[in-house]
Amino acid sequence: MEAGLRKMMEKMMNAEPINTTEDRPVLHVALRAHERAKIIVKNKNVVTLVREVLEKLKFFVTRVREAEWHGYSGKPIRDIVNLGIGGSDLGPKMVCEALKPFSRILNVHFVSNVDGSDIYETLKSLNPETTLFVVASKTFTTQETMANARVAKEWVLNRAGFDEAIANHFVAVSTNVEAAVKFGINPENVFEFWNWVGGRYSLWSAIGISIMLAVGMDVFEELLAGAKEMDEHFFSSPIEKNAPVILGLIGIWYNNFWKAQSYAVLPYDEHLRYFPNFLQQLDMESNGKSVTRKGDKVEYETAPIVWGQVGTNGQHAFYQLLHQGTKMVPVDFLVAAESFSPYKDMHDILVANCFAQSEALMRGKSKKQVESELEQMGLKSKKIKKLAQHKVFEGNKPSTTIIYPKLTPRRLGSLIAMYEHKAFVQGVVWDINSFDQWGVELGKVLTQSILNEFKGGKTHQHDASTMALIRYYLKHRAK
Ligand SMILES: O=P(O)(O)OC[C@H]1O[C@H](O)[C@H](O)[C@@H](O)[C@@H]1O
Repeated sequence: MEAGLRKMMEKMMNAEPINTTEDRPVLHVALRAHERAKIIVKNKNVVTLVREVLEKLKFFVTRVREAEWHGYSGKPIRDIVNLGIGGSDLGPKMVCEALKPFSRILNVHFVSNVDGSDIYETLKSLNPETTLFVVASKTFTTQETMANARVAKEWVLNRAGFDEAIANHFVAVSTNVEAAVKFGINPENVFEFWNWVGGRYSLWSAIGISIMLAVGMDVFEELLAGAKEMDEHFFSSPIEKNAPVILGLIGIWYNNFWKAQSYAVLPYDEHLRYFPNFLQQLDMESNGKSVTRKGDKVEYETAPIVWGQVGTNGQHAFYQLLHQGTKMVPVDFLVAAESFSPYKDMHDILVANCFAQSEALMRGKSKKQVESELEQMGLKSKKIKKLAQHKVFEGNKPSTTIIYPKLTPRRLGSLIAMYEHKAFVQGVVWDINSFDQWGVELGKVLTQSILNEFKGGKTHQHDASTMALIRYYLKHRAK
């Protein structure tokens, strides 16, 4: 293809630094590659490194799940709290929810926000003696995660009364082992991954530890196997039969040729309730760029705004706009032929709703149809004239329905990998670097300087509006 997709795929697999602004290869595929596969980075086969960490994780996860790992007072662990944000939260949280039918033994919680209410409300119902914290951070410098980790550490220490208790209650996942150890975590309990794994592509690495703890290693391996199947399909299928390529091109068609500003992901699958949130980071952080790989300003649209929520809930909230609003919103529907719930009749209702929506979007309802319906209802012609136009559905609104037999761990792995590769395909066609995220940096820097001012530090030059906000806050914050 003209955009050089095959060439970029080869570059990815050859571990070339396709994340050029950070000079890093992009190798999330290595995390689920066959154990005998070879992907060489700096003279090392990274697949071997991946397997070594997986073995270490297996040992740890099994000990916790089989109650051989004890809290400081000798009690087994009951609750896991994942402290992480962005890629260190969204993927694991989405998968844990999706694999709830396979989840046993431990309760897994996620705390991400630097709003103290998040951790406060989570800890309320937990017992420090039986709670294990996973500090998940690629960089181990992320403000939100570090703030939550400090609170959690104090919470455990306050109850335990001795520093060594930390070793029983904290593990870390990071590429920055040094920082994790400095935080006080036993080096044996730091699980490594590497800077060739992007945060939003990292659920397959040790960042997936909360998934492993929730469902066990066998189920996690199934998830990896599903992703590997999709990788094989993506790298070997012809373009016209290649699911991620087709999805990517459909997206480009609506985004660039029909000028759709957003794109909705609507899973008719309660287990995928966090899938839209996960895809927001995957697509918008990967492809929300406005310069080409070479650094020139792009002259076309890149990533759309991704949004959505589960059906049928969304039907009663925003579908009005999908059907009759002025914006064209292409949709992905996701639906399982078989549910995990025992309520078969309800599943029929759910699926009927899903199919009905795509049909309604496509076919719409003409004014003529509306008028004849109103006539049959016995309405007077004056009333029909008044009402008809409001009941018209334009139709011809695009959607893609992805239907699968049942959301097994393997299928979930394939589904996620399919969307990962879709983002890659779109990034290649748009000629942008899908693997950096410089756009999140400015806010982080400004936060630091404002925070210093809150602490009485030097005042910086801000715009008038920011100055007024700072003054208001300092006057009204809790003393
Ligand atoms: O895993 P961490 O290093 O803590 O990073 C967490 C997240 O924060 C950053 O600001 C990035 O925008 C994300 O890509 C990343 O996933």
